Amino acid sequence: MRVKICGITKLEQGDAIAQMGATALGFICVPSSPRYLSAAGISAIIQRLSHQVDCIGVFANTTVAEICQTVSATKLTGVQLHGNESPEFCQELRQCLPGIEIIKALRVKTNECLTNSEIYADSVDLLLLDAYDPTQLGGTGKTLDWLRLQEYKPCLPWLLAGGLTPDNIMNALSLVKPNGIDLSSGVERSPGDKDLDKVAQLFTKLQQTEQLLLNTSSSL
Ligand SMILES: O=C(O)c1ccccc1N[C@@H]1O[C@H](COP(=O)(O)O)[C@@H](O)[C@H]1O
Repeated sequence: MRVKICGITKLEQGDAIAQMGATALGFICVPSSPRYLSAAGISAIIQRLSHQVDCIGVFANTTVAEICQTVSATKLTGVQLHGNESPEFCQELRQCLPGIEIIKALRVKTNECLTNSEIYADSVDLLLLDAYDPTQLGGTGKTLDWLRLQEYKPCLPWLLAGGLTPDNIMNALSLVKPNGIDLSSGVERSPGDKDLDKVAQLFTKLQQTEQLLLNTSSSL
């Protein structure tokens, strides 16, 4: 399972999190976020990481030019679009950034958002489902209704996000089966300052969940 830890602002924390087993680190490129990091800051971290890991830049409602500029100034391997980007925008971005993974985040307000996710089938590589908040774009700590997500038939691989923590991850993964998970505020002391003890707890819980699933399937 892919595990993305988002909102990295410090090299030593990113490095430690990659060493613990995260498959991706997320960097917030949205200036209004308390987790915002400039392209120079992101580049300084990525260049010094001692572990191979996907590095995803999170953008919202900005231009293709701005995203391409940030990607070329850093060594980002992927781009997460967390605003109201259309499939046409994603398609244009994809053409400008060959080889870069494009993730479309959907802030789920209604069931319609889930059925509408099909419109991105040909324009992105991965979907990410986050909880909707009327005032904040992301990093809200709000959870989705996981029971409602059991009905979700995705057109692409997808990541579950929104308020995940070491305490609720087992419950979430017992109800839904995403291709990966994405956590930010649930593993931090304050915005942008990751709590390595909480990240370690998360990986322990993920191992327990995997073991539980193996035991359940072998007893069937
Ligand atoms: O984290 C932010 O500050 C942020 C700002 C703007 C867009 C997205 C942002 N974060 C994304 O929010 C989700 C869920 O976060 P949480 O676990 O509920 O705190 C995650 O995908 C982040 O990439």
